[in-house]
Amino acid sequence: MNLRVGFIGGGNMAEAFIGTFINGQILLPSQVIVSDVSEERIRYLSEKFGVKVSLKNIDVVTNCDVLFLAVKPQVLPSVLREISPVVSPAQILVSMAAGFPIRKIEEFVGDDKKVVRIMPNILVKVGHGVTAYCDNLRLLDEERRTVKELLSQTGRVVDIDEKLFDAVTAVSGSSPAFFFVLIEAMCDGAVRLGLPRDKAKELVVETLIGSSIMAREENPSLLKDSVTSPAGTTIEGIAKLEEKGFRSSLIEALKSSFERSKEISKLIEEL
Ligand SMILES: NC(=O)C1=CN([C@@H]2O[C@H](COP(=O)(O)OP(=O)(O)OC[C@H]3O[C@@H](n4cnc5c(N)ncnc54)[C@H](O)[C@@H]3O)[C@@H](O)[C@H]2O)C=CC1
Ligand SMILES: O=C(O)[C@@H]1CCC=N1
Repeated sequence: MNLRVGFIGGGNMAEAFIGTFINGQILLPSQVIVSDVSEERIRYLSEKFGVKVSLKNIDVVTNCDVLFLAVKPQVLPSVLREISPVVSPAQILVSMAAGFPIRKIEEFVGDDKKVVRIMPNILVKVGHGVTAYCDNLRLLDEERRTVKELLSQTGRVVDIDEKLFDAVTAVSGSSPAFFFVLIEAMCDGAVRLGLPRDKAKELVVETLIGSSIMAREENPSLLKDSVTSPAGTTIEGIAKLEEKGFRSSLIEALKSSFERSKEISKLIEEL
């Protein structure tokens, strides 16, 4: 793609996006510039991907068409304050900060600027991410298409009303961590039953991948029924999951992540 792409913040998410863009040959290293306050991070990203790096956020802003804001929400206000004098109305700002509304970004940089809000997840690192998308309607159709095309190189892009972003943050932003905990716990369970850890991991992960592929097309309740033989082994496991509150734990976990996202939004609103 014929774009210059910048990242302010070179942490986990920036690395996930940059890796997919460079390794997938969507962008050349010379098309990407990253800034971070950590010298160690920018040295690492420069060595790993050959991208341009700087300790100065302004260098990124003045050298890109699409600017990803990839710092923590608590850091974003000071970054926006710093860059607002040099942000141009021609540039597209893409914020991935949890709980940080578009309107608040506009307060810092001006409502004439093109602002996109996304909620991706760490799975963009392997090209299987899912990214919720909304923008402030300042983008031309062609620009919107370009940003979505870029994002879709990292997985799916789903249009979501900004009102639902706190929910999305829980459902797909945070949830990879829940699945990683699930995998870890199932591996422990398998080791307890005598399986070597490497075999346990292979069996658990492949089962989860296959289950996800089936659930993409079919109703998960019916799929569960299809595994559950009368008086068989599966129903015993499911009964134990119910006894231990597995289902309600997951429902409550999503609610807690959602509430925290709302709490962050409230703190940001009060700035
Ligand atoms: N980690 C995840 O799975 C997801 C994170 N997000 C959002 O993405 C954003 C980034 O998250 P992570 O990459 O996980 O965080 P991170 O902590 O790994 O990366 C943030 C980077 O920003 C740098 N930084 C701090 N202050 C700075 C400043 N003033 N100027 C430039 N760089 C500065 C830090 O040194 C760090 O390398 C957050 O807003 C988070 O809400 C969204 C979806 C998923
Ligand atoms: O934990 C967090 O705040 C970020 C947002 C979604 C995933 N990680």
